[in-house]
Amino acid sequence: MSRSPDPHLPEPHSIRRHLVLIGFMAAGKSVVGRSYAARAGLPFVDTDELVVERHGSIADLFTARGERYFREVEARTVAAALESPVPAVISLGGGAVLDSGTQQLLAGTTVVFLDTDLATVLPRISRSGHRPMLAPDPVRRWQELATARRPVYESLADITIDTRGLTVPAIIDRLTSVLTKGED
Ligand SMILES: Nc1ncnc2c1ncn2[C@@H]1O[C@H](COP(=O)(O)OP(=O)(O)OP(=O)(O)O)[C@@H](O)[C@H]1O
Ligand SMILES: O=C(O)C1=C[C@@H](O)[C@@H](O)[C@H](O)C1
Ligand SMILES: [Mg+2]
Repeated sequence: MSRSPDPHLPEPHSIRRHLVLIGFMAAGKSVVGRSYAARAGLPFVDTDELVVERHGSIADLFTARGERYFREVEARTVAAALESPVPAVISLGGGAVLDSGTQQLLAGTTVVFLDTDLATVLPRISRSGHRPMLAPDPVRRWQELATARRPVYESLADITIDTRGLTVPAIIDRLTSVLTKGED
């Protein structure tokens, strides 16, 4: 399928390796990844979306089969995306990087950690019925998961973008600037 870059946005550029977006729930991995890919004229993959296409909603999968099964499905889905030879922008689910196999595969990619904080994501997660990991208290659970996962995100990141206070286009500008200066 041919992909045309958005004509309203600056020049697209190519990537040699997958560009993988990681980070906390509701940090913007999906929305930023999709927009960045459109701007750069690159293929886009959202691994949560692939899981949903193949298995139905993540919330239903958690209810029917439990988190362990979801993580197995997620790890297989992520591995298939990361093993694809065509460089793509790939947005992962928030917990995908906890899998050791996924961590190894990420070594051959450019990993972008979209950093954020509770105040920023609060309006996004307050009514988070579709995120089972945040039940039953989204704010408390987000904080617990963020504290536990921050070191993992930081250790895997080639590029970290502090997204606090930034619009999606501003985040994309920042990422484009880092990548085109060859700082990846
Ligand atoms: N910088 C931003 N400014 C304003 N809204 C944003 C920003 N980033 C994300 N959002 C909004 O926050 C919500 C969550 O974003 P998104 O789904 O991209 O997060 P995610 O990191 O992919 O989360 P998950 O881990 O659940 O997949 C969406 O409604 C999105 O439009
Ligand atoms: O952070 C997590 O553990 C999750 C994040 C979402 O992207 C989904 O992958 C799922 O809801 C689990
Ligand atoms: Mg997402």
